[in-house]
Amino acid sequence: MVTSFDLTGPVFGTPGAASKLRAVDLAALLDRIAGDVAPEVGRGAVADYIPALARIEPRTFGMAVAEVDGSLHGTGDWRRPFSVQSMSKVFTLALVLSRGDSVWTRVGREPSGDPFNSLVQLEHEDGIPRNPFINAGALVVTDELARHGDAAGALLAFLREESGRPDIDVDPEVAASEAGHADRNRALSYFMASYGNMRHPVPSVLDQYVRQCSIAMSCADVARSALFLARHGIRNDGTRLLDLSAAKRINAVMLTCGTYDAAGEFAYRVGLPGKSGVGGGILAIVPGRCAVCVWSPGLDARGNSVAGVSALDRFTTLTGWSIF
Ligand SMILES: NC(=O)CC[C@H](N)C(=O)O
Repeated sequence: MVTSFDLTGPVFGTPGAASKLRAVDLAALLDRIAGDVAPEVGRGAVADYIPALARIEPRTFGMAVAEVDGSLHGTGDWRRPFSVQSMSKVFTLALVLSRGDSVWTRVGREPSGDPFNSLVQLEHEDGIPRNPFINAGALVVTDELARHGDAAGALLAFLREESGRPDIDVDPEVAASEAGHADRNRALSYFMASYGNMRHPVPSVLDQYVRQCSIAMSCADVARSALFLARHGIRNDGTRLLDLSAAKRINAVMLTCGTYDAAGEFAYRVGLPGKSGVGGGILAIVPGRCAVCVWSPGLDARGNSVAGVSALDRFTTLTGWSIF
């Protein structure tokens, strides 16, 4: 049983001590975090530029931790599916990099400091997006993945295998809603096409991108599916998806770019590689130890879950499990 919650500082002491945590400790810790952040659940605003997302009940909270040995813990609505949105960008980047690193000629690796759907830098930088986690960069990644077939289909197949849930799918209502309100992403895509940075026709890339964002998964599913990043590239079946460097680099880009123009604040508060989505989910990786997914739909002005960031802040504070 956990008896040390009242200690000042990291509950479980040093990271070395933390690795001896028993399953019951982690489950109790997550329950405690849910209690701690309860006043913040429902704060912020749900995304409304995709109408189907605006209908989500904002007062929900779930959090799951998948450990590298496969054990899974959660609290709240951790088994309830929600729209993964931009968390999908981590997985499409991983799938592209598993086939080689040519995508880096088409997209950069610097934080943008601008909103996730901003157009302004693209003209100054000749149609090369700053990084793969803003919309422009993710559209390029989807276009690159589409060289090998339907990108959203490849992503779904991967997520089903990693999560062990063959029923994971695109939410058709969210996909239709997003497809009907995709003018910004359409503009980004055509603008990049004008610089020769789109290989496939824009409507086809947009369709695949929208379906990838509209996949519905629970916190448990997302955390399990992302374990390869905590395992330095090794999938749940023991095979290798990425080499050590590629896994390290995805984590690095998550840290510097995964929460858009709030990446500095996220590193300051949480201290982990993270990737948010406007569905209210945030995926965070503790390399060598676990993958964490938290979900609460109320977003701050930058598009990151208010209660989600707080919960991850509490998580790294209480466990000492930060990369810093
Ligand atoms: N930050 C996000 O989650 C944005 C994803 C959303 N599908 C979009 O393209 O705008």
